[in-house]
Amino acid sequence: MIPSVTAVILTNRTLTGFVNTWVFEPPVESTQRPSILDSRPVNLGSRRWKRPGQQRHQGIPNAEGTVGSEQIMIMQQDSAKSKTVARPPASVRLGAVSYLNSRPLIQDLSELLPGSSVELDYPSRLADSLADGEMDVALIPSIEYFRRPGYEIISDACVAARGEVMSVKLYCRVHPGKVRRMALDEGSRTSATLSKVILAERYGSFPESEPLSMDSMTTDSAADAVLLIGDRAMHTPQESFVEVMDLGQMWYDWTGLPFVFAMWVAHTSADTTGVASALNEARDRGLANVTDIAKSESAKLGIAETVALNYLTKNLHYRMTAAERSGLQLFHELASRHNLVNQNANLVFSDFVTA
Ligand SMILES: C=C(O[C@@H]1C=C(C(=O)O)C=C[C@H]1O)C(=O)O
Repeated sequence: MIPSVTAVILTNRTLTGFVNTWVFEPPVESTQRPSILDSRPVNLGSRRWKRPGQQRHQGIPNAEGTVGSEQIMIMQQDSAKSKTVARPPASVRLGAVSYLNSRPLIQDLSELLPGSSVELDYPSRLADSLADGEMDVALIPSIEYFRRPGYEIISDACVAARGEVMSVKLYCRVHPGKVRRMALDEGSRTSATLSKVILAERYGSFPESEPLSMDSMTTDSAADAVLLIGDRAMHTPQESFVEVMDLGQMWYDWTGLPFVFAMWVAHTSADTTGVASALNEARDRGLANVTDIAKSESAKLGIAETVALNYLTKNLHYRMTAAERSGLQLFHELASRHNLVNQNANLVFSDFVTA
């Protein structure tokens, strides 16, 4: 049953609305507040990314039973349910990203959700496992939320950036406007889509793409541009490039909004009672313990401890506020424009407290 709608927090779906509706203070030093309104998008004409055999997405019906993409809604469980003490189901199958960036989100999770399992994997595999029903809750690439109906975001814990992200890079061997072939990290779904959106919107490029396997480096591909995400994108590459684009920075400079790379998602039909509070608690404990995480994980990854600490505390943000939601919604709009995602999808949040 679709729970009752308690608040509609955003009704303006124009780009102007997205940028103007939410105001936040970015932690990144910036002399000029950029805005998508200032940008000069390339005239796309009739050119758009095409997804072969695209199915029209039915979207998630709102409380009135209609489908649309105009609103972000906060959904609430029915009052009888919300009065009961949130006790997690006996066993929940969780999946989280195996990169450094998700460590603060999974602190003490097995203690917080006794009897549950937490599997670590690449983001794209987590998306497939959740879709196939092999997991109940997973930290999936944000774009995957919009590719399937019947999902809800169950926690405001997420992986987001408000400027430079450091671990999502498009290595260009030619000027971005001349990229004809692009190799995409097979672990990625969101950044793969973001690369296409940015190349199309900002540079008028619509390259063909090829997969880059998860154990490959840039030197393993001869493509004009190579996308790497996660831990391996944090290392200095072996070769020099015409341009190395940090996609978090690029997005922020362009839109003035944060970018959400991953979030905790479950099937609306799944029993996730109590899981959201455990996920939020895990995130809070992880952030309180971030110095220790940076120390132990940096040694494993072969990066400096200060780099890891800065990455976890300055580059990344772990809470989905209204600004992150606006960034997410705008990303959905732009990806839809290029047929990279289902067009009619609402953002549905379960009843977690919103920042
Ligand atoms: C910031 C990152 O975010 C990741 C990027 C993802 C993607 O591109 O699909 C998915 C999950 C996130 O963990 C990263 O891995 O470097």
